[in-house]
Amino acid sequence: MRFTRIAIRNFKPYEDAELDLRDGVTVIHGVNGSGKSSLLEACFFALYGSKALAGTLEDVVTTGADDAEIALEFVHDGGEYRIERRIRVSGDRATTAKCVLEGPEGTVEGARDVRRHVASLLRMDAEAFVNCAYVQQGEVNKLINATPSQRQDMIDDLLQLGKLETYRERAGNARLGVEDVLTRKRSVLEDVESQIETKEEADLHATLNALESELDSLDEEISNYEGQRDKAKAALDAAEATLDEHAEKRERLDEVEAAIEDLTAKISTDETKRDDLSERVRELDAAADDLESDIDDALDRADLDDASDEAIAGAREALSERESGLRDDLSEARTRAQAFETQAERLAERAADLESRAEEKREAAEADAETAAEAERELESFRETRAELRSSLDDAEARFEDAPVELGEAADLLEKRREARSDARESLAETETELKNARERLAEAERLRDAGKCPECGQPVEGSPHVDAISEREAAVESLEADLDSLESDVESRSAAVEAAEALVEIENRAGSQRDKLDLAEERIADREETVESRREAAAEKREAAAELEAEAEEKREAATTQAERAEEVAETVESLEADLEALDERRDRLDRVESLVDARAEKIDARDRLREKRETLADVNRERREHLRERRERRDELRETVDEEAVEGARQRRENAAAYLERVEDEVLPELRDKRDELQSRVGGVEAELEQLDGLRERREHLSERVDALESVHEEVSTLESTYGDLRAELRQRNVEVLERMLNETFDLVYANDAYSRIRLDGEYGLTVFQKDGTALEPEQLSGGERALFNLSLRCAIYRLLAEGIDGAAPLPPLILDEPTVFLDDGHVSRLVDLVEDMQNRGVKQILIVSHDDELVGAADDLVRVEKNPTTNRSTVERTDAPTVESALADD
Ligand SMILES: Nc1ncnc2c1ncn2[C@@H]1O[C@H](COP(=O)(O)OP(=O)(O)OP(=O)(O)O)[C@@H](O)[C@H]1O
Ligand SMILES: [Zn+2]
Repeated sequence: MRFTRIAIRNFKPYEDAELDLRDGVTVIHGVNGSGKSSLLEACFFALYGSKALAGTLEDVVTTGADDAEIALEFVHDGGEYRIERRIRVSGDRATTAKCVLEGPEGTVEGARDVRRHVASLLRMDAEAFVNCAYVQQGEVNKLINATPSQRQDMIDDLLQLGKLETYRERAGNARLGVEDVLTRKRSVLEDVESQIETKEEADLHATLNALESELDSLDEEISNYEGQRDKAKAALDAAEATLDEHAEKRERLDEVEAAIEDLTAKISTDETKRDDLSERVRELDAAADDLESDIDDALDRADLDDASDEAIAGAREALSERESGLRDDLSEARTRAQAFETQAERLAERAADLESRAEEKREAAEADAETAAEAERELESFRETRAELRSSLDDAEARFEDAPVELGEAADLLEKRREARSDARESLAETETELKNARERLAEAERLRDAGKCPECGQPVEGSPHVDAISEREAAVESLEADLDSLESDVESRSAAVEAAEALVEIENRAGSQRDKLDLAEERIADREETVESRREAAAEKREAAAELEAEAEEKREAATTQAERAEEVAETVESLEADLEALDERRDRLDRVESLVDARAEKIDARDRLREKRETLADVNRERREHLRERRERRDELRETVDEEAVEGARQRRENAAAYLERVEDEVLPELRDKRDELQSRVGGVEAELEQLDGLRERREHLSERVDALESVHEEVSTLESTYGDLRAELRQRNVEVLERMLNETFDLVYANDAYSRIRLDGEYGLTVFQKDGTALEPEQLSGGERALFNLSLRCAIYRLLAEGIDGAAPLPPLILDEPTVFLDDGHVSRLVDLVEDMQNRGVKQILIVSHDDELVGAADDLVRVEKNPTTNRSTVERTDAPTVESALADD
């Protein structure tokens, strides 16, 4: 096993440090207090945790820091391992917050499991590690000062000899256990044997024989008594049988006497009943006779010769035949009556219908006549109007007799005249204009003339050649004035003519309208004349039709009356038929009466016959009873003779005696004997059980002694095993002691160059003695400090070698770690130490870690590690430096 790398944080003086560790000799150097030992402690702590500490867990965490981390990597037995721990401080307590071991077998977690795993890997716990591989600073005297037995334990543990002791102890415990069981079994065996002895001494078979013969005689006695008892029982039974027989006879006698009494009573009761029955028979006979005469009366009334069933049936049949005939007639008559009634109703309805139609016709005729009368009245008035219009027209014609035109031409005339008048008025107006112009010209001419100007052209005239013009103009005015006068009168006459024509036109117009009115009147007259004629004809026709309808209605009414009368007649027939039917019912009732009377009589006779029979039966019963009675009386007499009172008394006596004997034997003697027998039987049972127990005990003794034998052999084996383990350990130890002694002497010779000591002795109990050359023995404590240090080193190296050689291969040893081995050593011995280290290396120790500031040791190192502490921060650092060369070593010199 070799360390390959250590990394720490906040561990003691270190803040953060990492160091790869190689094979060979690594020397860690630095000034005092720089942290060298702490680096080795870190490796040890990584492996074993708090068990590796002299102090407490919080000591490993840098003062003032919260937590510390340590990671150690190592190779072991071909596998790579890594252990990581983290320690956390809270308050003034520190705890392991993380602890993990990772290796080829997997991961182990938790401080305790990791520690156990490491211990089993290295086959050494923390203490063994310190004793073997890790020589701590100042531990010089530890092994030397230890007592031989402490030393023995220490070395036995390292060599695993402790296990043999454990096995020996276990075998010892097993032996003690077997001894316990063996003791217990032996005592049980003894107990069983003493029990068997006691039982055998008691002579159980003799006791059993005595008890059995006693039991036999007792059985005999009991069966004797039982025989006697059976005889007494038989005697008792016989006496009781006699008494029972007697009692039975008595009982039977009582029964017979009771039966006799009962029979006598019954006979007399039934005789009384028979008398009653005779009386009732007589009564029924009389009633039947009465009914006979009633039947005769009923026959007379029903007109029957006899009351036989055939006669009555015949009469009933005749009645039925008659009835069915009557019912046929009746039904036919009812149908007919119904038919007549229906016809009469229909005819009456028809007559009423015709009458109402005639009435309608008459009313229509009246209406026509009225219309005709109205038209006639209008005709009269229209004729008057016509006459008036004719005379007016005559007047108008008369007015035209003196007129220039005929009637009808007045309008043309008026037209012509109005034209003529308008022509005249035009001429008048022209003339008036001409006159006006003529007068103006005249006036002009006169003004010019007065002004001396030409009246023709307006030229001033001297001497007026044209004076003539004025007179001309005056003549024109005069002629025009004359024309105007004539024209004015012409217009006047023409206006009068127009007025006359206008009057004529008016007459003519009036005559025209009157002629129209006359035409209308003529038309109306013709229309009314036509109406009068046609309405009168229509009225006459309708009256005729009404008369015809009335006649027909009269006929229908007569027919209805006839049918009603017929219906009446048929109804009478119906009534008489119904009366006949009723009469038939009455006759049937009479027949019924006959029948019911006949039935009643038959019933009476039946009842009488039944009573007679009953009476006869009673007589028979009584005859039988009398017979029984006679028999019973005979039996009674017989029984009375057989009852023997003396014999009964004897039997009673015998019964009492037997009962008394039985009571004594059954209630006292036999129970006593039986109890005694039970007791004897249980005693026999007890003895038998004891004999059985004896058999059981013998069997048990056999088992027990077998078991004891087996246990004894086990005990022997275990004892052998125990002593074997003890012997083995002693033997192995002896061998180890011899080897160890040899190695110790070799090493000590190597490191201590002093001729004073011849050899060191290690005895079987690990006692150490140093022998001087002169043969005097010294205790190791008596050596000097340096000698002790060398002795200690020698012993450690010897143990390490012993282990390495003893168990090499199975569990490669951890590195050899030496912390300040040079203290107490002078220079010469430091050289010897270097030789020892070399020797160890040569013997196959792969990795050696040494803390030292000795230059010689530094010079022998394969690897050199320097530890420094920063004086201001007080934190340590670690640094690998190359191994010093020969040159540098020379330079130092
Ligand atoms: N928990 C801690 N926190 C801080 N510093 C610590 C702690 N524990 C120890 N130290 C310091 O570490 C140093 C001890 O280191 P160590 O014993 O490894 O030194 P060394 O190099 O072996 O010295 P020497 O040569 O004297 O044996 C001391 O200075 C001590 O004050
Ligand atoms: Zn003129």
